[in-house]
Amino acid sequence: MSDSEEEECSDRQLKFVVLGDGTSGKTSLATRFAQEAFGKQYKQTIGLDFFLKRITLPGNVNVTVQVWDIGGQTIGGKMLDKYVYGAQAVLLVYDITNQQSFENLEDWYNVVKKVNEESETEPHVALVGNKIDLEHLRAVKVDKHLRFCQENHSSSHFVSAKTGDSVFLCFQRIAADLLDVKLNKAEMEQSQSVVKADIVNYNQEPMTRTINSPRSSMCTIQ
Ligand SMILES: Nc1nc2c(ncn2[C@@H]2O[C@H](COP(=O)(O)OP(=O)(O)OP(=O)(O)O)[C@@H](O)[C@H]2O)c(=O)[nH]1
Repeated sequence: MSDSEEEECSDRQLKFVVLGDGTSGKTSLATRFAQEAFGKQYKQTIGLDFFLKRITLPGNVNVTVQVWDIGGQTIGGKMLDKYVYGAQAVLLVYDITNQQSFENLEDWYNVVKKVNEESETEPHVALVGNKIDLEHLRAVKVDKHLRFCQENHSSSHFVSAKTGDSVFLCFQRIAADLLDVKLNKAEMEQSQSVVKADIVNYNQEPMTRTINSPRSSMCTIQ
């Protein structure tokens, strides 16, 4: 097989960095996307977690998405610039029930801007409002969210890592945009699948099961 043929067959790799305050749901989002799982228990990310997921975009375009899930406490730390460096996409995640998590995105975004100051290509910036299953507790107005997107030329996403609502669509839309793949309406609707919440039986062992998908993997760097 020639080099160019080999290149065509091999997957495109995209680096997605997920930023935002602690407890906004970054790990949950990454886990929902890469492993189709959700854990109710909060476990703080120290440093970063790393996930890989292979997806196929329309036209049989295979993409391996690297998801760099950055701990909320890394803001102001020495390593953050290094984690953000070279990202093709940055997901700025906030919790729609937590006003402060939205306000603080400015600090996260400033890090992204600083890292890319000298770079020729800008990453795709996506604003992600998480926890839409808690719409009744919404503290951040949709208008504010949309204004941020307009002012910063970012794409706009509302998701629930808990139910799975629009999570795959969010990652798929960003990857498609980066690779210039057009998604039609049917493809967008298809990936909107809502995953029903678990029924928990408290008499049984807590659910610590890991779903081992052959198409995804994860490791933790501390
Ligand atoms: N209701 C609801 N809860 C969520 C959702 N996403 C995450 N959570 C919960 O919010 C808490 C924090 O979620 P994490 O994914 O650990 O948050 P994080 O942003 O990774 O936090 P750090 O590791 O501190 O940066 C956990 O208890 C999750 O179960 C969601 O979509 N809906």
